[in-house]
Amino acid sequence: MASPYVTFSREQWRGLRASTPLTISDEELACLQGLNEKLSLTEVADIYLPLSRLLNLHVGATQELYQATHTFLGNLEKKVPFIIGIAGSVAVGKSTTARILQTLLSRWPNHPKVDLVTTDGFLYPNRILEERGLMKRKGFPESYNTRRLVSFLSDVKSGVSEVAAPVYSHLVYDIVPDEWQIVREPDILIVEGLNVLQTPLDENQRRLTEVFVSDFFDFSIYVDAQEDLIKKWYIDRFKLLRQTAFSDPASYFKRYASLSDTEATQVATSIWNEINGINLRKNILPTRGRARLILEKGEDHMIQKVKLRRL
Ligand SMILES: Nc1ncnc2c1ncn2[C@@H]1O[C@H](COP(=O)(O)OP(=O)(O)O)[C@@H](O)[C@H]1O
Ligand SMILES: CC(C)(COP(=O)(O)O)[C@@H](O)C(=O)NCCC(=O)O
Repeated sequence: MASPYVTFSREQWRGLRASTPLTISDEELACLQGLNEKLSLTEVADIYLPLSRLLNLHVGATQELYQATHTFLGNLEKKVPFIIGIAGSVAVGKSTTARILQTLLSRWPNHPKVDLVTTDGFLYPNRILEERGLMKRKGFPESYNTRRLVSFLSDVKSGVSEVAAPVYSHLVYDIVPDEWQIVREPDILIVEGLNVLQTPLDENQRRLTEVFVSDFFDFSIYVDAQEDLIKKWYIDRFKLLRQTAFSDPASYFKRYASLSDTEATQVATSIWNEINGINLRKNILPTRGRARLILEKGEDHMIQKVKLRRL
């Protein structure tokens, strides 16, 4: 079967930077560096700037299509947000990618307001996960309230002026009761989470929802890497969290703060082997081919290939 994707090597993709009219100031670079001190600025210039241009062209074309439709219909409905989904394994770099794109996309004059929502807010609270025996299945399709996520996206895409998303705390390891992220008519909404390209089934093997999360996307990105690299990034992040989040007295994982390097590697390896690795192979990787664009990472999170689906 012929591939529906056009593949760009790193060099070819970098070459497309020439068609990106915006450059990036030192101040903005410093702001991006604040998102992730390990992020290479060459990577921003070579990979993420051309990507922001591609997305800008897509948003512009969609805005024009709206305009044309409304001229045809003779009414003036307000425009609705352009929605971008970002999928991929735990620890592959979805949140970092999402935050880079949020910053870069907000610099374009025709779409300055870019909001970001992560799907962890749509996990069931621990109370329900415990009842259902799913505490070791966080991130698996059945751990999410997918109907609620679909209804949230449906409201955003219908132009509802204020839509509330529930909030998850990695520190407390649970949904925060009575805390909401309010999405107020952004130009672009980025929805990031490992489940965003999934098409879950109910216990009778029927579609769980009439429409899927990805039906609301105008564009989708899958962040990809070999599992051995992702596993390493997961373990590295876990070790780093000992000095940061885990040492907070409010942390659900405060017992991990005092682990030695060897112990931390063992704990993170077993969480990977028992939860995140299984989820990647069973539920996440099979959705890769549904993405419009695939970012393929190698060592040190450097993008090696970009695959763009022909329309
Ligand atoms: N582009 C990047 N360059 C360098 N490090 C990165 C990059 N993207 C992610 N990382 C690092 O990899 C780890 C996982 O990234 P994160 O964005 O938290 O992943 P996810 O949201 O997929 O779980 C973090 O330690 C992060 O600092
Ligand atoms: C919260 C997550 C399920 C990811 O959520 P997402 O925003 O991708 O929906 C994941 O980061 C997680 O906590 N997994 C549980 C196993 C672990 O501690 O790695």
